[in-house]
Amino acid sequence: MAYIEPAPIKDKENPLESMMHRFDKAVELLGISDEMYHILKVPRKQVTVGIPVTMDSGKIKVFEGYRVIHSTILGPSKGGIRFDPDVNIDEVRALAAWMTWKCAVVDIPYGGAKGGVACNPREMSAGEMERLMRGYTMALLDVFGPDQDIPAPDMGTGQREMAWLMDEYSKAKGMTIPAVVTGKPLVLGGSLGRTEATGRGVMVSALAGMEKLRINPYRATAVVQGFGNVGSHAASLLRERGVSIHAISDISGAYFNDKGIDITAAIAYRDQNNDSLDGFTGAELISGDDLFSIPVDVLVPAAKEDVITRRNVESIQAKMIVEGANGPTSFKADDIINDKGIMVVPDILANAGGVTVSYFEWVQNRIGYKWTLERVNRRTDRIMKDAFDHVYEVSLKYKVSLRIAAYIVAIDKVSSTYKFRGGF
Ligand SMILES: NC(=O)C1=CN([C@@H]2O[C@H](COP(=O)(O)OP(=O)(O)OC[C@H]3O[C@@H](n4cnc5c(N)ncnc54)[C@H](O)[C@@H]3O)[C@@H](O)[C@H]2O)C=CC1
Ligand SMILES: O=C(O)CCC(=O)C(=O)O
Repeated sequence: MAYIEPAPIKDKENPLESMMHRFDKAVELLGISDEMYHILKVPRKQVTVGIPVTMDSGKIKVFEGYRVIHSTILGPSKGGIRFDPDVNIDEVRALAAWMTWKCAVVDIPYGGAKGGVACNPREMSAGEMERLMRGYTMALLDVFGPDQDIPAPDMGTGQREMAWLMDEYSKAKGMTIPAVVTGKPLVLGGSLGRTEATGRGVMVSALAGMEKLRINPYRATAVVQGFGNVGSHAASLLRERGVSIHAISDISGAYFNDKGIDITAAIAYRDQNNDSLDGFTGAELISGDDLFSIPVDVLVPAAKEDVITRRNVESIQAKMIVEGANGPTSFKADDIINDKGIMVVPDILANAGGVTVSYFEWVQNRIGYKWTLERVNRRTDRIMKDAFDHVYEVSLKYKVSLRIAAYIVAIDKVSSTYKFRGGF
């Protein structure tokens, strides 16, 4: 089978390289065959599309978009759509594979996919965003489907974009098909609890980790990088459980207060300030880099990949890192983190609350019924806690970090499914 290795980008972290490094380590410990290794490594489908969009200026701009289906062995592929200037095919491939491993870790019947468009939502009007999202949907009409490939929000997209996708897809198919996408507004068949679900899963994982390290949440401190969907809900829910949040950050900078930041005030400020913390006065402005070296119990990176690298890892003083973002830690920092005795609750476990509630949304759409928030939250908490406990046990059995244990759990599940299904 021909497979093109990711081109190493000189002096730049590459999330695909990080994903493969951990994958290789877990595979070696599990001892799977060479054939299975290649089956799991190569994405099933990889699509690049050009999307012409009429901008408000009247000029037409062509955006490049991607959808990578890493695996469909456990069920339809699932994964968000990212709108960000840095989106590239290697990033989307890594994110798609992480979706496969994540769904397997929390034991939900989905494969993994991810999509992305290289664009800058901060510089686009609502009309431009809508035309782009509708164009992306039409370009991928044959890829998406409620039994095929089910997108969801990721960085730079949210309920609004999922509503456009659902509408465009439904119109093209001549009927309303809510289950083609999750993370929709409630009125279009969205699930209660989806918006805050990823942050909720981060909170549950953080508390589970604190219990193992005997950290009392009411005496604990945390910093959160990224104050979008994941970061702001994680901060708010951790605060509700007693944790004092000493710093938060977004693209505008980092905000520090050693008495604890008023998270409700920060969210209200961001919501009234064009989604930005710029000018937030409840804290001292510090550099984004300094946020990582604040001595706290828990560090939650919830922005983007490769923010913890060999360059800054030595300065980290947190006892735990709970990865709200996908791939925030470069593999080159893994050994130093382990030597420092820092517990890392890895992305494919810690941020799986989002896809878990997406699965609940899809189930509700398919049975035409709405669950209460209490039911959604109770089931999410149980799935997250069970997944944490399982990964923790495997880490003790194999004497490895939680990250490698999570890969072992996932790869074991996906490879045994392949073996049972056979038919190669
Ligand atoms: N939305 C979801 O349900 C899920 C998201 N994730 C991951 O969580 C991460 C964040 O996603 P969302 O919260 O949905 O995105 P978002 O677009 O809602 O928020 C991103 C936040 O990160 C900030 N940010 C961007 N670059 C930054 C930088 N260099 N330094 C500090 N802050 C920076 C932005 O200003 C914004 O506050 C991504 O890695 C995403 O893949 C993972 C699982 C599910
Ligand atoms: O909710 C989903 O289906 C996927 C969310 C996502 O993209 C992720 O977990 O990284």
